[in-house]
Amino acid sequence: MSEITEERGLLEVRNLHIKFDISKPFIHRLLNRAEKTYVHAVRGIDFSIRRGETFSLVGESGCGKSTVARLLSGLYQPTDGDISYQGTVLAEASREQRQYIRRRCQMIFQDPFASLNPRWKVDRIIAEPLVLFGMIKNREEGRQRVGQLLEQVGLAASDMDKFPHEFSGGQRQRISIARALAGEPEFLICDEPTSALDVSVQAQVLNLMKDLQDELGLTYLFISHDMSVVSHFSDRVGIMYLGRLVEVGTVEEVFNRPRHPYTRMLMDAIPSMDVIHKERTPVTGEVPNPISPPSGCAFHPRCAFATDKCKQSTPAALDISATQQVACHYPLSVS
Ligand SMILES: Nc1ncnc2c1ncn2[C@@H]1O[C@H](COP(=O)(O)OP(=O)(O)OP(=O)(O)O)[C@@H](O)[C@H]1O
Repeated sequence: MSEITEERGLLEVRNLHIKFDISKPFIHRLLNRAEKTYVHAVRGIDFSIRRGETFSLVGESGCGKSTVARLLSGLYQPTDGDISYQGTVLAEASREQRQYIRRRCQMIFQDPFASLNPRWKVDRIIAEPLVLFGMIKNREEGRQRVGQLLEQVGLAASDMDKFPHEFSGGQRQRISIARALAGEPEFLICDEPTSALDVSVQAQVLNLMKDLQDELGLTYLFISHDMSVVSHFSDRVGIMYLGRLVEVGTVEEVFNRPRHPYTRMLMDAIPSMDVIHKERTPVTGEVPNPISPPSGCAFHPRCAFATDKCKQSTPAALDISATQQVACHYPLSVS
């Protein structure tokens, strides 16, 4: 996608790539004369996220959403491309800058059962980043701050002396959020933060996240496969397909006036959107294998409008408006 902000974003991603080497061991390859095998998980994406907004990434399973989250949080190193935070390119950041960015960018994972150490009391779980970033002088100060953080996420300060297994799923996700807030972050990467929770609890956790955003001026990258959650929670949306962004726009643009056939297909799959799109886009098939993505536009094997041009050349991002871009040779017209 081309530059989408009129101002520099808090976070900027340029031509981001990552491929995972899933080759068999060297000796095995030597005997079989096989080449190395890569999964092309992210294949050149660009986007900016402005301070205070919620930018969501959506797309079918395996399109690379979680890999983008892990690249942004530093868990993976890109094969190519840049990630800049407040104008600092991560790969060129000094030790101090890295430490600052690590504190200011935090990640909330999908599964609060797996992301909290079951052998630690809540006190220690939440205090760990406070100690790591040198934000407390002694244990007493730590307990006081942990109590404040627990209350900020709707739990009781006295909960700090319990173990994670003593809490429900929703409460555990609140503990994860308190832990993420400990370093006083400004940017939270939320990878399916509510999809492991019961529907009734999901809304409570999303409301908490929204309140915290207003209160603390947080910026969110939000990853979800639930389009109704995305439409309520986001300002802008990026649609991913097989490691690429195929459309970016405001929620209003992407949900009401999708211009990429793939976005339209996702919207048509939401029952309540039938009213808006009277004619469904006939698309069939499955997501191709990211080990050998199709040539040209990766969506062409499933697209009813594909021509030879779509098979041969990768479409560049086209500006539809100041906020909406689509990477398609034949963008849909708006009815
Ligand atoms: N560490 C890894 N090693 C090899 N392949 C990987 C690795 N991590 C992700 N992949 C592959 O990269 C592709 C993108 O995966 P990713 O988890 O980012 O997709 P996703 O859109 O988040 O899917 P989901 O919604 O199912 O979580 C998939 O084909 C996945 O199998």
